[in-house]
Amino acid sequence: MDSLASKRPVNRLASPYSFLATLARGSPLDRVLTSEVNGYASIALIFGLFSLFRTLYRRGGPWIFKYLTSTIYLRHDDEAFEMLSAWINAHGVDGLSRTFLARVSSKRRDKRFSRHSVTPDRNKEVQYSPWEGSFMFWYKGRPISYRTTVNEVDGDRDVQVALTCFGRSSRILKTLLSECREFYLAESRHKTGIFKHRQDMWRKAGQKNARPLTTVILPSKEKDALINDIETFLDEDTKIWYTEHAIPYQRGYLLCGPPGTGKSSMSLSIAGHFDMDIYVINLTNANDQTLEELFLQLPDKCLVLLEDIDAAGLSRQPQVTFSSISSKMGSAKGSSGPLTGGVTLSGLLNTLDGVSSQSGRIVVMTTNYASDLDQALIRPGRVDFKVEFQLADKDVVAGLFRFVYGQPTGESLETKVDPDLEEQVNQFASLVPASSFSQAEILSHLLQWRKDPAGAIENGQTWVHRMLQDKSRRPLKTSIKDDSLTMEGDSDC
Ligand SMILES: Nc1ncnc2c1ncn2[C@@H]1O[C@H](COP(=O)(O)OP(=O)(O)OP(=O)(O)O)[C@@H](O)[C@H]1O
Repeated sequence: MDSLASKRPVNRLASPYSFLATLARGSPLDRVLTSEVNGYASIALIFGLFSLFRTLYRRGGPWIFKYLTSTIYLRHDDEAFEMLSAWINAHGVDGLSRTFLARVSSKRRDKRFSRHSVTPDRNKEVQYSPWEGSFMFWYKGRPISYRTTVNEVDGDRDVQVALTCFGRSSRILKTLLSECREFYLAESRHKTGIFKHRQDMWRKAGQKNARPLTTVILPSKEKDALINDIETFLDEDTKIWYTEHAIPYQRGYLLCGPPGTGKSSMSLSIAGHFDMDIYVINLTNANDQTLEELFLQLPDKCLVLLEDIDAAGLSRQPQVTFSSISSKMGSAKGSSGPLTGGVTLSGLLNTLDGVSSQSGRIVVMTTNYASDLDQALIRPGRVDFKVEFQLADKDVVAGLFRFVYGQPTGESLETKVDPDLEEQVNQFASLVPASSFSQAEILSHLLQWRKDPAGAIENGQTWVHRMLQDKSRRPLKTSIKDDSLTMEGDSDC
């Protein structure tokens, strides 16, 4: 065809179609453009063919998609999407996308998207992920289409990703998703996923490195008893026993004590130690229906955390809330209205006792004021094990000092016993009056002298004096239920 074109005396760039012909040299289009047919007729022919294909595609496209392809949809706020994104980014397939969502690095995506970093350090790193639009990639020799769709329903954005392959079987897509899951789980090993909820949907809010139990300093008697209890509960034999005896396989724990004594830290540590994710329920942002729905969606082995349960304002009567009004008016369950204070005590008790709660889950409630809790909530069966977190005694002060200045041994963070350090440990422990300070307060002082244990001791006396003065000036806090006056920091477990 090149030879044919070369025989023509016309200057290709001079005619109306010559520019196209130059671009298309050697292609079938070139054959049409360079034929002896009138040039304008050739262009008309091309547009005609183009319109024909377009019409066929418009008419037949949906049919082709419906009958000759398979699609799997993933919700953007579901963990399956996280799995897919992790895989896509790790395999560099996102390079094929031409539309990206840019965002400043959040802690939860620490290692991901790092190839796209535009800032030299890792502070406020800008990260990109495939966004509205579509791209194709190859997986095991098959083309897969990745399509993002955004629907606005009543002001809420519903973002979905569709994975499509040719053929009526979706097996290749399922294989891909199963590979994404394995990749994601391997990446999350030794990490504790933290899930929070929006309305009745769980979303992964982040993940933290598993916190070793040795980093939570507690009297060993209480700590060992708690860990042994959970270990026994999670044992396979226990599970079989519960099943055989038709007893709901769940266990409730109440961690009570003054602020900053390690209740949340212990919950995180337990989850890390037993390889569970944490599902945090905010009772002030749910109602009875959403709470039940959230429990139904929990995985088999997990730690459900109900923090500051005394402050959740649980009432025995259903409260009139925006959500309850809107549900009476016929709006869908989990409506988009605020759900403030919608959980009733009976709603919580029903959910904790519900048929759904049979699957090896640990429910941890934390409170500063256990005596404010309704007895029905903490009766055995709902709370099976109670741990009282106390302000630091001499042993705990010593443990905190060792924790900050000791040499961690390997990954366990277990500290080596060093005779010189032990002398300083005793000096510091003798400065701090027992049961006066929370672990958080003591750590805050030690961290100020993180590289200088002698400085922490030297300035310890002044620090203790100042803290005691501060505490004596603080107002007394009234316990809600029993009218007893309790100092902020006191425990009434
Ligand atoms: N027993 C402890 N061992 C080690 N660190 C602790 C301990 N208690 C508290 N901390 C440190 O103090 C900070 C606050 O602790 P944490 O949130 O676990 O306390 P809390 O008892 O849950 O407090 P609150 O009742 O206010 O929720 C954290 O940074 C934690 O690392």
